[in-house]
Amino acid sequence: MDQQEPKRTRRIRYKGTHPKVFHEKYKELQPEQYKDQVEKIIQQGRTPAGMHRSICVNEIMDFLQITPGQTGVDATLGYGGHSVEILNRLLPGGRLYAFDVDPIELPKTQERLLSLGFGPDVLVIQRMNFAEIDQIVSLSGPLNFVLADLGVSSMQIDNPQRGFSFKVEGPLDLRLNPKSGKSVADLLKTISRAKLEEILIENADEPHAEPIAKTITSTIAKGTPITTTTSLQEVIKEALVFLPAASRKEEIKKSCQRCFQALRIAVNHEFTVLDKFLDKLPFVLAPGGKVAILSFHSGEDRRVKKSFQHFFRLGLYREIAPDPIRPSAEECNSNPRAKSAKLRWAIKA
Ligand SMILES: C[S@@+](CC[C@H](N)C(=O)[O-])C[C@H]1O[C@@H](n2cnc3c(N)ncnc32)[C@H](O)[C@@H]1O
Repeated sequence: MDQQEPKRTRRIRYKGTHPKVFHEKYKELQPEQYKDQVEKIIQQGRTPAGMHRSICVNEIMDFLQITPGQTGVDATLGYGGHSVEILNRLLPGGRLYAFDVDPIELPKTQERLLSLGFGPDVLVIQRMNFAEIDQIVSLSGPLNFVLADLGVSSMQIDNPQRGFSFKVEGPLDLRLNPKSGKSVADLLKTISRAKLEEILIENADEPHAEPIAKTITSTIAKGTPITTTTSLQEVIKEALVFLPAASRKEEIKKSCQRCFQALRIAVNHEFTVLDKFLDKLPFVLAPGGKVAILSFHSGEDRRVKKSFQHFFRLGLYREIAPDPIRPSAEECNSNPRAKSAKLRWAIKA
């Protein structure tokens, strides 16, 4: 046998006709090789594993009106879908700076974009928090545009090892950068009942914050650790046994969604970093420079709206979105993850 020949690996087998578990979805995880299957999944209104479908692309591009030679920032690179649209418009001559905090997905996106021909001469990728956007200006100069598509990507949600979804078993992590800070499991180990209740209310308006915080903290105090997504889901279920049987299942699902979101926001300090980013924006944009922010949570949208209004009153923005732009019904049908999106924009004076 030729020593150089790569070792053949056996195809992953799954029960039935469709793979259900993330690591079995090997076709979706190799979209270049299995283009047709991936296209079929998108047509069914689903997002293939390991991929993210960019939201409000047309609305964002219509507003930004990017032209060749411009310089801007994609503050949340993710899968790079928005970045590719931007790059196709700013070349020749322009340059895009793109950030993400995720050390797991960022190298994959970087490699994919490089294979599409976007090298460091036109696309400068930095693993950094957008709260530090001002640091890039010494390199880039004043920016013609900034885009931020807040929250998490489908790749992060779908990977059970990241712990973002209560629907699949995985470690209770939920950090965008698992190499830094505290996981949710670690946060829960030492948190007080009052603090936990505050997080659930402040970050996600959880109506059952009191019984949930009480059950979580007493479970841990009794010596039962909560270290996996499904163990947290079980504890939330236990906390809500008092709900009427007819609506309990649906209420538990909504509470799980809100609690996971609240805890994710907490461990990633999402509101704090968004506030820092918003405060810096008017000072990194060139005159006439544009910013577009896509948010998926009322707490985020409120912050974006307040900041835009504040700097508009101060005369630093010459125009701001009167109302948020929503994705079309067609987009929401084809990609249910778009449903909660709100797009706001501002133009530097
Ligand atoms: C919704 S996804 C972006 C998807 C992207 N627009 C696309 O088209 O593929 C959000 C991304 O922002 C990143 N992110 C969230 N907060 C961040 C922050 N404070 N600084 C930098 N990146 C952040 C997440 O890790 C995630 O990859």
